[in-house]
Amino acid sequence: MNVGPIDSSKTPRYAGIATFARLPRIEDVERADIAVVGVPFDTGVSYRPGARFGPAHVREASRLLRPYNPAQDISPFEVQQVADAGDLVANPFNLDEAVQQVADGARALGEKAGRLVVIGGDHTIAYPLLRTVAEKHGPVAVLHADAHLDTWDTYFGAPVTHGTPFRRASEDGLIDLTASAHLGIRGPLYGKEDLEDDARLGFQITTSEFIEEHGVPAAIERLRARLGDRPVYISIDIDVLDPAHAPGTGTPEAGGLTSRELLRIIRGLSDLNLVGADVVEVAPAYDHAQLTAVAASHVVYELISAMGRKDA
Ligand SMILES: N=C(N)NCCCC(=O)O
Ligand SMILES: [Zn+2]
Ligand SMILES: [Zn+2]
Repeated sequence: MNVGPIDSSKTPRYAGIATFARLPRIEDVERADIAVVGVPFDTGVSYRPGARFGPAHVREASRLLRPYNPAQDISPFEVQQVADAGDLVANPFNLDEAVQQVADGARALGEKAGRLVVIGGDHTIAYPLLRTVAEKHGPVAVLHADAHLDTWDTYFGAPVTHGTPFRRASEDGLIDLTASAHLGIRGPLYGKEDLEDDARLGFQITTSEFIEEHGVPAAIERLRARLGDRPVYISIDIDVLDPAHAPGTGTPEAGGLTSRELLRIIRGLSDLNLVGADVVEVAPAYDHAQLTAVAASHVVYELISAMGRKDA
């Protein structure tokens, strides 16, 4: 029998220390199929700081989640053991060391839990996370939901930043160049060559405008055709959502997805082989009324539900 969340009809959901969705801590269960883990780190940002406070903010907003997900007809915490593994330590004063710590921490946690769902933190952390995923599965198909390409080369000469994780991952052979995709891309770039570089680095783009033009089912179909039956890693930058849905983030861009669209797209991929995921770039200082954190907590819940469905 899997240990589920604290029953909110017996203990008020606003009581007690916040774990994700009021789930048990990993220390309190014998084994875990999925570990939810935070990476409070934002040394890689190019604009507004504060995503280091993302994990705590998302956990706090996740108190309202309930155990049955009707949209996927699943009780995600019943069919699999999900536990909160707390936060990985990442040195805020040394980016290279932080990247190493995230890789080491994720690798060690991966021995205890089959799959990780990581709450960021800025998008830099996707790079070490992909490293550990590729060690296990080989080059993975990456579904990257974001307003931004994050395949840029350097900022101020620095190669490891939140605008560059997927370029580094591609160069290191961590991703399947024939099966990776961006979702929700929009907004100004530095130049047209950004798109040429991006294609060379292995990504197909489904823009935010594509969804407006052709609808969610067409977007799901396009993504499924690209990702195929390979191991899929999903990296979701919360700024893929329109700032109206997710104001609490570091580099907001107008014209984004609604939370409804993003949740539906995740549901449409639930039978794929999802090997891990992250939800990053929640910066609470710019949030209002937990809007961004509620959206992020539902995205995490939908990802965990999708992972449970494949197993079920
Ligand atoms: N990964 C995020 N959220 N943003 C990247 C933006 C990089 C830039 O300032 O051009
Ligand atoms: Zn972004
Ligand atoms: Zn990003």
